Amino acid sequence: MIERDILLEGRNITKVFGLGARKTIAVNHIDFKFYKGEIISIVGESGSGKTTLAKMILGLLKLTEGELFYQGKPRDISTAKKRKAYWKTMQAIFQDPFSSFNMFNKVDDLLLDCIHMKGNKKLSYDKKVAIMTEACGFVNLKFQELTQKYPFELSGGQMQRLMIARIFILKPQILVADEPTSMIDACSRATILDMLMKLRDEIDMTIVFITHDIGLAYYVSDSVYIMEHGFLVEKGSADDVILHSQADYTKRLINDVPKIHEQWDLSTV
Ligand SMILES: Nc1ncnc2c1ncn2[C@@H]1O[C@H](COP(=O)(O)OP(=O)(O)OP(=O)(O)O)[C@@H](O)[C@H]1O
Repeated sequence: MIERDILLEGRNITKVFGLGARKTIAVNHIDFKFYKGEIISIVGESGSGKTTLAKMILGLLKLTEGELFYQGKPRDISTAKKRKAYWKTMQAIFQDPFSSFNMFNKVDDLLLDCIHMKGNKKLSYDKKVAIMTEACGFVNLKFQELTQKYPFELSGGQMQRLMIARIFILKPQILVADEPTSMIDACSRATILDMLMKLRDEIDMTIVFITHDIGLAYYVSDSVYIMEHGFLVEKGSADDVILHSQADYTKRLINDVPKIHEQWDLSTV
């Protein structure tokens, strides 16, 4: 087996909201190791603590307890400068692609922003167009058809693709994707997931994929973490967790996946 570097490690990660009777332990003493270039799914039902964990990873929420290590060192986001440096290495995509964009910026500006964030502001406009065209091509969009359009003139699926084109330009170390395909049909969903996997192969990015869909997690992940009421109830390789589950909760999530073929199995009739 190839030895991989640990990119992000969490020890005893805990988040408590509220006090007294209103206290919620959203994430309860969780340990994890995310490796470079790995796709990790965090799976659980609504309210299990997935988004809270993602927000702590992104540095958007303070930890109540525990410590995060980034590239082998304690993660330090104690000053605005350090936070900015950390955020430069990561990107997030959320459920609703329309909420992630400024609707008054044209598609060109959304992509140009990424080129500038990468420190390429001084490139000629032709070179910038070449980068934007390549990024759109990666997600099967035609830059020439999108140029000068506003986000609200695009379909939901085109917006999801545009988000991935932006990540193609930004090339972050970590991508946190919180149910990124919830708004699209099954066919486009498979395409988007395939693009994310291709992007991982291309730039060796670590992807943390947040989902309630264990079938999807099996399709995309190297490792799977199962959360229930803030606890981590099972973790391991996708095959181990899903094909040889130990926790009752994981077994229940798997049993809840609709099995279309069962409806048509007439052999037992
Ligand atoms: N800002 C907050 N203040 C108080 N409680 C919160 C806050 N954010 C989340 N919670 C609580 O923490 C628990 C975990 O919420 P979280 O959003 O992390 O779950 P989730 O697994 O992402 O759910 P979903 O799949 O519905 O997005 C829930 O009980 C939720 O009500």
